[in-house]
Amino acid sequence: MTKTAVIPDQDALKRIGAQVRQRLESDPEIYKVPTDIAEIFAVPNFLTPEECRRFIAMIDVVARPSELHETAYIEKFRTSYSGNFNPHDPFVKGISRRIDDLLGMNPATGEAIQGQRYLPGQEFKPHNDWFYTDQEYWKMERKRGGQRCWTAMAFLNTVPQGGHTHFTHVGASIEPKPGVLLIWNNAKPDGSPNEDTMHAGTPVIEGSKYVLTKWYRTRKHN
Ligand SMILES: O=C(O)CCC(=O)C(=O)O
Ligand SMILES: [Fe+2]
Repeated sequence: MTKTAVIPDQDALKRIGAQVRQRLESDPEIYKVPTDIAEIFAVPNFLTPEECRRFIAMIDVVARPSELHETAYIEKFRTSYSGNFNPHDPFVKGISRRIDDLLGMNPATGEAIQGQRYLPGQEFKPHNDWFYTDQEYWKMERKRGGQRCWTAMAFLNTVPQGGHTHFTHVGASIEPKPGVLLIWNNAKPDGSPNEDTMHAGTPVIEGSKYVLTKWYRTRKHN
């Protein structure tokens, strides 16, 4: 049997990709990683030092061993601790809204902000943030907002050694700098999944690493 070439949510990924790209590219404060194979942006000083400190304290409360969909082979794949913040907390709501506004995304499409902590030796091996639509979990995610389009991830602290965000295909290894927000499009301009967004949280060698991540869906997330 031949496989159909239908890519779930392709039109929406293409449309949202273009909208957000245009918005970020027109902002002189936003830096674009110079590569033709993926759309990766960095926003310096997106969070204040005080906001970073507040999130770090909150992560220490909510962090539990991280979970992934592909539970069968995740052993040692994502060894960080992570957790979701209370989405009704006014502070969390305010920051969440600021990320929505920066990207121009409909707040209803955003997942809850997730906090993550890596201690020495902990890492997140190379992966893509989009869902593999041939997997069992997709049946559920398809109804919960569909494919992930953009990712926004903020560094909350300085890591003395290790803990970079390494885009393995692009060849960019980004060193954590507190308050910097990284944003990338998980799809290509044509709305198909972009394999070249493959990235890893490299092992922390010294110190600890705190980040927060917000993923956006193509449709209302629930
Ligand atoms: O910690 C990092 O640098 C990467 C985190 C990440 O890829 C994710 O949370 O999806
Ligand atoms: Fe990721």
